[in-house]
Amino acid sequence: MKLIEVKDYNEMSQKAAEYIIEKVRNHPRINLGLATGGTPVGTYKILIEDHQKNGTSYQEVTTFNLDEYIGLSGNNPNSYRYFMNEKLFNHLDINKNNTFIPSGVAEDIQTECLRYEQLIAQHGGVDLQILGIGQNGHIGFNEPGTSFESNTHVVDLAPSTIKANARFFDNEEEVPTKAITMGIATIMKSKEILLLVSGESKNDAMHKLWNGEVTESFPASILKNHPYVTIIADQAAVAGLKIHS
Ligand SMILES: O=P(O)(O)OC[C@H]1O[C@](O)(CO)[C@@H](O)[C@@H]1O
Repeated sequence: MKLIEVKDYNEMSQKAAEYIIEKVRNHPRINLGLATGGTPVGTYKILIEDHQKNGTSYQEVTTFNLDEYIGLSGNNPNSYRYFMNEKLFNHLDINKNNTFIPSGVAEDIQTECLRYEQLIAQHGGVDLQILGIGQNGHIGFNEPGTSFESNTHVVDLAPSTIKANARFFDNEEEVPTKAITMGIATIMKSKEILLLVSGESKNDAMHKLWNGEVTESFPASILKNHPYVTIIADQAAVAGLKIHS
């Protein structure tokens, strides 16, 4: 894993956006894996600004999102489909038919999991996956204890994740308790991974990721086994970390 340390959230967003823009410019037909949550929002903003100012085009880009809440349709402002449309897709020249997110309201959720997994494979896999990390080490919605062999699947959200994500809802009771997520094996099949980490609340997770063992009780630890991971993390997230040990 390569670690790029930056000052703060803004610098992380800037660096991450530059990284993605370069890839998109060099590979206009790239398959991007995208994440939701608070972490990538600043990055998405800069991608939009760059598209408007410099004309970076997403016409041929395909995207696959990591996850979606079960029970929320794309019209629901708390769904990840809505989030992605608002925060990114509506402001780019991307063809929305090429933006894929698991459906949280599919009649048969197990079939939807299979379909999503196959869809990614049929497109040749994800070239660059953007990831955030949960305070408990989750990636996508893969909570501690998830098998490293898992493909796209249904998860029960950990109470701590529900609490952390309640800030996006009117109250905690409204946060769905289940989600559909790319599995750990799905994520690991990405050719390249860009992990974004910002803030003191992620400091503990960053320490466990950097210094801890590879274990299913800390899902992000599997990234150590991936050949091509870049982490962009800010000072608050890496404080106390011995980077050059
Ligand atoms: O970026 P945040 O809001 O801290 O969330 C971290 C991670 O948690 C999730 O939002 C899932 O809870 C992921 O999509 C995200 O990468």
